[in-house]
Amino acid sequence: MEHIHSLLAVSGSLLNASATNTTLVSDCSWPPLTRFVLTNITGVGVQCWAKLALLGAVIELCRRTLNVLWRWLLDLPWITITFSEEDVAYSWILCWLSQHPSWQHARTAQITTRNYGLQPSRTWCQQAFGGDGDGDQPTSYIPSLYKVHYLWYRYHCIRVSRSRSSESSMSHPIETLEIQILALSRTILDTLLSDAKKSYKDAKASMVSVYTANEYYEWVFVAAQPKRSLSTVILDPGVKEEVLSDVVEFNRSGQWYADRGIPFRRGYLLYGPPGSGKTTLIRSIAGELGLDICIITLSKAGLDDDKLQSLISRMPDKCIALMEDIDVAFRHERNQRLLSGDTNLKHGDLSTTTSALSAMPTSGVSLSGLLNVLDGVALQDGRLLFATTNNYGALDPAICRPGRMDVHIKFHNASKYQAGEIFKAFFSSPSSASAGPVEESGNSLTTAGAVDGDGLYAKEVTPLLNVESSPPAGQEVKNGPPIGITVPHSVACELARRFSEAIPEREVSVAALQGYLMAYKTRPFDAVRDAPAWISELRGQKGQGESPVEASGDQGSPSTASGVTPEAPVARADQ
Ligand SMILES: Nc1ncnc2c1ncn2[C@@H]1O[C@H](COP(=O)(O)OP(=O)(O)OP(=O)(O)O)[C@@H](O)[C@H]1O
Repeated sequence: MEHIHSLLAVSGSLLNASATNTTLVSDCSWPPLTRFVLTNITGVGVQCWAKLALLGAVIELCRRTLNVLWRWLLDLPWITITFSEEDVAYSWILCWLSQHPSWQHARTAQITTRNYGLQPSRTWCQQAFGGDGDGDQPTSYIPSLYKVHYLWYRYHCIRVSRSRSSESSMSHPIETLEIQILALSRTILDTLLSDAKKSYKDAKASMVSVYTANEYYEWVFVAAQPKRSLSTVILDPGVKEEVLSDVVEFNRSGQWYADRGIPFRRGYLLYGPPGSGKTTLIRSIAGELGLDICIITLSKAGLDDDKLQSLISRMPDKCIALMEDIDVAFRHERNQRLLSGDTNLKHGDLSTTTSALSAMPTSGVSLSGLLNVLDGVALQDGRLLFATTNNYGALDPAICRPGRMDVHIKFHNASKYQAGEIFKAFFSSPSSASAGPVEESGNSLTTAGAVDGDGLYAKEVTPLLNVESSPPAGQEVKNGPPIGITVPHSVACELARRFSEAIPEREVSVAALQGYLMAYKTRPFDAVRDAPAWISELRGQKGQGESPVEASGDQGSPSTASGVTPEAPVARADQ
């Protein structure tokens, strides 16, 4: 309308000018050349131009109005809704779309290996192609970019279009998905949304989503990992149960914290040698509580205090914040303070020389920046924060104090108990806890090796072998030999006892035991027989009497300031 007004104003002034034309031109005070120009530009020609311009403007106005009206009429029966990639609802709808059967007939679609939290078997293409099952990347179909797709949903036509904003130096391109439903009532939209949410939740029921920060310091989904049952985490009796009950209790204490004005957040510090199960425990607690995991890498290039604060404050809901190897980011800072004779640092040794300091990677995050984060300044209420370290002694006491790291959990190399339990986890068949029928299995339980070896097991364990061995429950033997075998519970217990006798207390990590047993997946007897030789080999590698695995790293005694007892595997810093 503004255009039309200005056009009318211009043409009006031109017409006025032409009305006064005679007066202007006949004014003899003008020089001859000026009078000539005035005569030509204010003559009848201008009037015609003005009329033409007016007509053109009116026609353009009508055309545009009709166009808008037509589009409005076309869009009238469509309910339109837009999803942005930055929102979790985007994953719901893409997950739902990837399961829609219409893709079986689609002639244009995009294939993605990103599963949007789906279990691979849930996508129709996997069903159609017989699933992968061989470790291939799961794939699913989603709408192609910049194409319009039509599909049917509960007797309604749905129009789907996916687009991506252009990339700028400040932000990365963001995808949006527009869904239009041909319907008069909005009810169908609500149904669609709840269906999409439900299918996403169902698909995710057995998965833990993992998020990390991208180069723009935004949280991005990187993987959906299958939940790991807490029963598969082998720790000394009572440890994992105690941690889980602490987390559960915290989750329902919101009001208690609010009443006392205490920041509603809780920090857990898991420390101990590599491969002792720290990350594994966090992952299974996340699965147990239906939480996702946001991994914060403090040594990430470009990360500084502000970006860390902003990342922490924008963590997705229902997420555990996980800071792995929390000591690494500050090793440089700490060593410099030690070299400069800072007496506040009481525990831990200087881990490098002055010359090596300059070569160490530095973090843009300062200790005070991290302490602010741990204090919960930017943390949303109810946030669980887990940190892990192999080098407890290297941590600044300020990090470990109650209110920042409330619970300290010490991990060790494997005990004899853990060695026995991991053996059972590999080979025990829960279904055959009671003895099964007397029958020699196809792969002979690899008893040939055991019996033919040195005859040790032939005498002592053979009576236990009057039972059938089988692949682990639920594991189908498709092609070739089984991936692993299980033996009846009673046999497994006896072998586990012998295995644990061969494993020295606290010398080998659980991860190392797992690696050893992996090589004997189908040979439990050989695993027991060869264990002493394996241990001496490891000892030989590191020198007689020395730990065969990496030094535990927690040589520094735990901070007395935090009140942590070194012997207690789980210690609350706030007690
Ligand atoms: N206590 C345990 N129970 C069951 N599995 C374990 C245990 N400890 C280690 N593992 C196995 O060892 C592997 C490594 O474990 P994990 O990553 O949890 O160790 P970590 O203590 O976090 O090591 P790091 O300090 O190097 O990160 C995993 O595959 C896990 O299955």
